[in-house]
Amino acid sequence: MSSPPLAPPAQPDRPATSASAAQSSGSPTVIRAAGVSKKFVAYSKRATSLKERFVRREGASGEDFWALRDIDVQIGRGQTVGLAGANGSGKSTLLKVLAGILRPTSGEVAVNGRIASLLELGAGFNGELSGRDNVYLNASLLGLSKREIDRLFDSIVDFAELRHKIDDEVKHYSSGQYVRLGFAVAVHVDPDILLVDEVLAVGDEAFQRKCLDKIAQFRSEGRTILFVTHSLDLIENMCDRVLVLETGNLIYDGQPAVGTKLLRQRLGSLPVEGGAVPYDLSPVKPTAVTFSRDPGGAPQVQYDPGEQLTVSVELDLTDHAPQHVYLHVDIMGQGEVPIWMMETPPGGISPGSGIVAVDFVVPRLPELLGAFAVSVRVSDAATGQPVTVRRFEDLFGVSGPQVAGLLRVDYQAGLRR
Ligand SMILES: Nc1ncnc2c1ncn2[C@@H]1O[C@H](COP(=O)(O)OP(=O)(O)OP(=O)(O)O)[C@@H](O)[C@H]1O
Repeated sequence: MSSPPLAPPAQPDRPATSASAAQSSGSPTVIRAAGVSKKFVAYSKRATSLKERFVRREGASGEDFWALRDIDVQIGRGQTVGLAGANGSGKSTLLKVLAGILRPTSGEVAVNGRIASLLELGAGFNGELSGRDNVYLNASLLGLSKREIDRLFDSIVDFAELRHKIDDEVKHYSSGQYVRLGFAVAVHVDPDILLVDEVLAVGDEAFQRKCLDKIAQFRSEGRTILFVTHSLDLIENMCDRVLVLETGNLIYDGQPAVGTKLLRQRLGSLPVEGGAVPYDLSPVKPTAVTFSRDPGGAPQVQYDPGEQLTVSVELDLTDHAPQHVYLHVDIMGQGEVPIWMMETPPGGISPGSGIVAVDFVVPRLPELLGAFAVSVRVSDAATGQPVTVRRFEDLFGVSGPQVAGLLRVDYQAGLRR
């Protein structure tokens, strides 16, 4: 791993964008990932024979698969950070890249401090060796001398509650016993930074409690902790910050309560209107509406019937925005009654990234009376999936010739007896 000088840490608090990152928490950065991507080669079908495996290695017939895409993250000293996301979203891969176990395909990782990691079941253990030998092997890989390990050995074994098994070969351990020993070593090597994968879920409840207490102790000692978990409650209770991954993209970096809410919505366990995400968390944020006579013209809020009106919807598109979006605009009257609607053409628009405005031009306003607001819906034009909705408070007015009612309708009055 390269170690360029570390910049001030980030403590972002908003959906991640490639420019995300840099709100300073004041504490020095201990981990920095800049533009980190990781590509694997994915085979649609498992190799079923030795020959097939051999041919694959020669012929590179797999497809490239990006497990991480352009991740920018800075972790400040003393932060407890949760990594969350659906299965396969890239959490473990990110942890391994940060630990220096996997090399990123592109981008850079810099770490400042001693890292201890408990990454996946048995990682770093040699099944043919006894628990005792593995403790020595693991701890020395983490930088401890033999004398230091001699001093810590009993405490490690007691923490793991494996004294009766310590001279058995590790291949005969249960998965829970593996994890106990791995965690015991990791927390005894006095790390500045602790990286823990979901492995805690393997231990029994009592051991999980013990691990969580240890993590809490580390946290109070100002050490830096990153852990992967599917328990969103744990993130809300133990973390200062959450990173939410989705198909290799960092889609949120910030407050645990906001990140877990976003993830629950993404996983479908927390419904939002039409399955969309709140606009402030969305990869496409409708940020403003303006009213003017001509596109890009001076803002104007009062109109006469028959005049031209342009409703401009400003969108802030992150790098994670769908390529084609579809915009649906409802003009809302009093009592939230939709008066008319406007849409982008079938197939949507391809607005690129950054801030853009979409103009809806109404050449002749109908004969209306009243004040009107705008509600915007964004969906992914390729899939039809709702992305976000936003009801704006901004109003424009139309003053028709009528004195009451919404609409002027031609009529004749007659008398009959
Ligand atoms: N060595 C590898 N070779 C090919 N693909 C891999 C490799 N390691 C991981 N992947 C793929 O990369 C993607 C991300 O995997 P990763 O283990 O990081 O996800 P995760 O978020 O930790 O998932 P889970 O919650 O299921 O543990 C997955 O689609 C996985 O199949």
